[in-house]
Amino acid sequence: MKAATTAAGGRQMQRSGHHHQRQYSDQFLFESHSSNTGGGGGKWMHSLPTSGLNVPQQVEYSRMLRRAQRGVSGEFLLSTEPLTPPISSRPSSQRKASGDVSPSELSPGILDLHSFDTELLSDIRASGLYDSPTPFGNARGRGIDESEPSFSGNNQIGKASFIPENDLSTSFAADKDKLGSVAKIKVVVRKRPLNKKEKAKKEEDIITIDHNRKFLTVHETKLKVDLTEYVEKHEFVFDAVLDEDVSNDELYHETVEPIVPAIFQRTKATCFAYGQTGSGKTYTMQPLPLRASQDILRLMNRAYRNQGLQLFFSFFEIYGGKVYDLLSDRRKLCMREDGKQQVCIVGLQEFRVSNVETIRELIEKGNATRSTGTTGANEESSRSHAILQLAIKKLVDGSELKPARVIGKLSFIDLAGSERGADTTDNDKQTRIEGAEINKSLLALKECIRALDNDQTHIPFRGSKLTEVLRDSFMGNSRTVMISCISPSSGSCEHTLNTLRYADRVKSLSKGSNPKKELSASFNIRESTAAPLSSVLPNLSMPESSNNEATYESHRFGWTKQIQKVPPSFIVDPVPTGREDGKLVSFYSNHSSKSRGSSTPEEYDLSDGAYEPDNRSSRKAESYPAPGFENKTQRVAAQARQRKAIDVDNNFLNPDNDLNDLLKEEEDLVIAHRRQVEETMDIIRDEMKLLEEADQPGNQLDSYISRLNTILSQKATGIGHLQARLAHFQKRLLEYNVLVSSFAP
Ligand SMILES: Nc1ncnc2c1ncn2[C@@H]1O[C@H](COP(=O)(O)OP(=O)(O)OP(=O)(O)O)[C@@H](O)[C@H]1O
Repeated sequence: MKAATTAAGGRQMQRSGHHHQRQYSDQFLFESHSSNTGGGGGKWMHSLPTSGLNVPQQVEYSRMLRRAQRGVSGEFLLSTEPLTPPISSRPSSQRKASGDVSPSELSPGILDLHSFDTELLSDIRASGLYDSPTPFGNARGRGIDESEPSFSGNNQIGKASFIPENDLSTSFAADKDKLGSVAKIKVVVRKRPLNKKEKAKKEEDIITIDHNRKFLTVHETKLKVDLTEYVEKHEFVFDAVLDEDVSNDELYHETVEPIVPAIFQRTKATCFAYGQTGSGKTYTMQPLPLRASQDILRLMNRAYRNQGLQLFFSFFEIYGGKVYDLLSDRRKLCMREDGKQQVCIVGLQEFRVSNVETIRELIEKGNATRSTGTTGANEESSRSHAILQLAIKKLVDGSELKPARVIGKLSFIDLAGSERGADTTDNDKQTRIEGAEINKSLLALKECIRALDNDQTHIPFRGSKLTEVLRDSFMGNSRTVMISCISPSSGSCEHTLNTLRYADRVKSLSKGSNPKKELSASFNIRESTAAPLSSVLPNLSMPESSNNEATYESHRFGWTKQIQKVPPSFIVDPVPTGREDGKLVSFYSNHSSKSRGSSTPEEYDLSDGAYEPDNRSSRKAESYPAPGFENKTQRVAAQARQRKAIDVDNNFLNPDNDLNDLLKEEEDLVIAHRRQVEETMDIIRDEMKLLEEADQPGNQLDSYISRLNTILSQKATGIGHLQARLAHFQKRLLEYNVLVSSFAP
């Protein structure tokens, strides 16, 4: 047995079979607040009552019961899952005093990830939910006020003090309006401090963050062909960028706190952490559910008091493509999709909770059960995707006899760390298999994001269990917060760039939901630049008539690529202040005075300093002066020429990057292609099953067949897009080969 304790959490790890199980000291949940600057520090937890489990209402799925309740038709559940355990086998705390168990306690232990359209929300109303600057009043930083009537099983359900109809609708509309101002997808980046190992290896901190917490720069050290070092700057803009000194409390205020009220408004909210192994995902995610629970309970007990709401807690992990219940001794669960493409986790235990202490205990229990292992970058690496869900439900007609309906849900997903193949050479076979599985699911997630980004009709959510679960995070009335965790060390540069590009991609999904955000999202500079941000910023305010397509064009493989409209007219040294003394050599400054007059790729002098961004800039400045266009046609034509040259420039002038990009894209395309075909087969198989089921007298086979046809034609379109991109890719590869041959002696 191997055990290790980390500095941050006092977490202990034990090897058990092929996976470890985490154990957490009580401290870990407090510890994250020890650096709290937001008032109350770590006290808020200590003020909680120390009662034990508060009658957790364990509910399990019963297919029989569900079928009886909902009728068989339309169901597409293939489960042979265990039925609800006999009452006698359950702890006494779960039984009613009388010994009777109401049917509602046997509510389907099924996580219906899409059951949001079932509840009329006109009676869910919070007075002044958004009225105060903080929806949680002055209670932040304290425990739940126990003087408030707590929510329990037989409270005032059905006797809710409803507000008069007209008042209610106005208020609901206002709340909805305010909810609309919360970004649909928020992307926050968090940088962790250098750890001991990195310091010992004398690795440098290569991330700088702008004081306004929006801009982030990665300073990548690269080698020229003559082996001289230079620094390439990669600048990014996100909704928020949190530096290493930002506490978990501040992180909570920035990320989850704004979306908590949304889950009372029929919204699915998801917060997930993404990043390379050891970048701080678990550290970041662990404190959040508890803080959120506190706020949810407070809202339930105050703003939504007497509305008959209940809070349910579940916690499961996806390990090796399989789903395990972390609150039920890692019992294996099945995920099923019903006829309405609603994803359900069959047999998942849900606990009804009414105080933070219970939730804390459940979180600890789940975390201790989670699979962990050791990777090159993290001794105690999460080898699974952990999903913790807080669901708000409401009893139907105030009756305990009917299963409660989901009003809203908040999911926390701690994704397993991404690893490059090159990082896994030290790992044992099991760890490598885990790594491959993790990477596969993260790739599937990327494919979904790519598909959403391209507005494809079919989103390949079925690519992995993870994407099936995340499906509702991206669809319909949802709010998503992605926290990208990055390591600051020079040794992790490639990983960090990958994470940031991934985050940028997710960010672009929020386009349309908020025009302001769109602007900032489009503005990310993914490639190195010799121009300071300020020299590019004014371009963003150019009027629409200046032809947006000329500014942003679709990258050759679907990425939106920013093109600078007006070439920077001056050269800056991209090496950050204070770095000149170190081993980072200012490459650009050596060449800043050079300028070439060539305007076509053929004329580029590739013999000397061919990778110099400054030369590029000055060349562009000479070739395509921004002012002086006589009319719109000329301007557009010139911009198109400029775009073409810059694109060629970007693509050609850094062959190493280009080759890597091309190879990555090729790999992605091939995998995507194969997956498309597999998915088509899956869909056809599913549909055939449906057809078999439907092939009963009286059923309408025609509608099934027409649905099948629609899906097939959507698939054909998807594959058509892929082929077009593949052709484009091949053209690029040809161009690249031409460039490579020009280097040949
Ligand atoms: N912001 C931070 N401040 C201080 N320490 C941190 C921070 N983020 C992470 N750490 C520390 O870095 C180590 C790795 O963090 P963590 O386990 O959260 O990484 P991870 O991304 O979840 O890794 P994996 O994907 O392998 O599970 C831990 O010891 C953690 O305490």
